[in-house]
Amino acid sequence: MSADITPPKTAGEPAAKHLPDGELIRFDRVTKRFGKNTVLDNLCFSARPGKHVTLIGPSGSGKTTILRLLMTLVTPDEGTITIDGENLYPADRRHVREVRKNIGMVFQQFNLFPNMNVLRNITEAPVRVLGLSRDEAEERGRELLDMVGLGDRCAAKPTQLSGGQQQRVAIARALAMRPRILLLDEVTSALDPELVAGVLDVLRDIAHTTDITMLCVTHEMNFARDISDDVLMFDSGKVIESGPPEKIFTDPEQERTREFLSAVL
Ligand SMILES: Nc1ncnc2c1ncn2[C@@H]1O[C@H](COP(=O)(O)OP(=O)(O)OP(=O)(O)O)[C@@H](O)[C@H]1O
Repeated sequence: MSADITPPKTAGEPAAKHLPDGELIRFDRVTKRFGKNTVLDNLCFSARPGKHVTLIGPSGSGKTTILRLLMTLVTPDEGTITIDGENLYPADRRHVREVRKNIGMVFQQFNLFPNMNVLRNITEAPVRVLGLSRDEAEERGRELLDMVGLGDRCAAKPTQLSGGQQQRVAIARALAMRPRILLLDEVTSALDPELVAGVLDVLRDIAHTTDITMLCVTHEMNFARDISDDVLMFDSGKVIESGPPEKIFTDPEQERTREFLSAVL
């Protein structure tokens, strides 16, 4: 199993740099509150390199907050989050940018730059942040656009594309930064139903042909079944059950998981 919910034996001690069992992402007793609302409660889980972990659970159970913590968009109140053994929230914040470079995210809304064409949307960050030459970035950008089926739309502006096409550009843009970890937050929720399959096919392809580690929040249970190595079921800020998709989707142990799946499947 690539994700587990067992508290680490060394809780309280700083994480070792290169953990023997090769964990890439680790949440160690992480608590996050918004005011009096405890959104994540002493959360522990980990994911190994190259694995695909899907987070499921009712609305408001804290799934998106986990991705936002990894993006350093919000900060934990307690506990430690490490990427390949490196603390994502060290006292010295200068180091965080390096750790964060490992992580790309695709959001529900595509958030493309409306005034830039598709290729420029993809090349801007690699040039500015990774220091690639414009030519290198464009070559890689074209390859990625081919991969998401939009190799002929380099010059289009985002508004000239369908929502599904825009989301595929957003996926290519995240990959252009060569992240080791890809976070996917309900990436098909804002799409018209007929556009969902094209985006999920692209993600299936990435899951099956690359070694990128994925953490995915989705309500698309068939997709989750296809790509996941592990599924974590959340309720009220805790993982109440985890396991491979064939177990969680067909024979869950918890009544709450059964209830949730019968409502969404
Ligand atoms: N910035 C914020 N300020 C205050 N409360 C917040 C903030 N972000 C999230 N919350 C609250 O935290 C709780 C968990 O939200 P989160 O978005 O992580 O849940 P979720 O499981 O992803 O839900 P959904 O499936 O509906 O997206 C919710 O009660 C939400 O209202």
